[in-house]
Amino acid sequence: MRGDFTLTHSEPLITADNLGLEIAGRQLLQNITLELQQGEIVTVIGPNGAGKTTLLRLLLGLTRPTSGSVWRRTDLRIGYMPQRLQIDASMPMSIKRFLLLGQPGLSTDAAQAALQRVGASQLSDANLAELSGGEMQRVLLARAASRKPQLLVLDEPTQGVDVGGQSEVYQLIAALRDELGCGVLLVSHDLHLVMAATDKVLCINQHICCEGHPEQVSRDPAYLELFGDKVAPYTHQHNHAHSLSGDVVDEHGCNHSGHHSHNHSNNHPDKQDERK
Ligand SMILES: Nc1ncnc2c1ncn2[C@@H]1O[C@H](COP(=O)(O)OP(=O)(O)OP(=O)(O)O)[C@@H](O)[C@H]1O
Repeated sequence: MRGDFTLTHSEPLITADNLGLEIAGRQLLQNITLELQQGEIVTVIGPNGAGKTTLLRLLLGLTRPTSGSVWRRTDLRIGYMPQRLQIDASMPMSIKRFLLLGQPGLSTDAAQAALQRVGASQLSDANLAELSGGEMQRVLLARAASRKPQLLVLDEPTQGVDVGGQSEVYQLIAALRDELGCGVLLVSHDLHLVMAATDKVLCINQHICCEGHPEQVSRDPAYLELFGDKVAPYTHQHNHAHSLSGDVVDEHGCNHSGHHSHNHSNNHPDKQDERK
């Protein structure tokens, strides 16, 4: 454990040292060493059952490791967005009540502001059990961000979000990172989107298969073995934005539909032959 030194701003928010978890003789995770800095977006990728959610739980202190150690900054304020939420449909609960639940000190105004920030203020009085998949993800993100966390932990934040809305969610996460100055740890399956929106990628399958900057990871043989060469860093810019309903909004703020031009500046290493 490293809890005995003086705090400075350059210290990581979380450090994991040779973390491992064995349950009933099965090694779910082993030798996971990582650091997450303030202002950094770290994305954990890996196939189903690789141990991604288990890793988040270890880092959050919800599960105790059987080897290695986790160190978190003292009094680290964490906003956690779980992969899924069990909702009892027979227990109606408004979104604003859900945001305040279990968050002592959070004012109604702050809850409403968080909803507004993720473009979901109109859902304030809606019933939690009746949200669509995409609406639910926004509400969970609002809840995670509502206490202005120093670390946002997001487990598959675009689950249930349609393809068009997914990149919008990642843009929102990056904007929240900038506004809050927080670190972000996220688990994702949206490889092509996430590769463009992250500072560091950790590719795991029980252990760390490879890690580093997205471009670096996408060329790593371990990554290619897991995911093939279908996905690669993909960075591009549009000369327009989309509203939450998906309409194109130009730089003057007008909505228009139909034809629109893109101004792509792509980096497609998968189209280059250097991996062959
Ligand atoms: N408490 C537990 N006891 C026993 N096995 C567990 C426990 N928690 C998780 N596992 C097992 O550990 C493995 C990793 O699970 P985990 O949910 O972390 O994977 P994941 O990478 O998040 O998967 P997915 O992409 O499908 O969400 C799975 O095989 C799961 O069954």
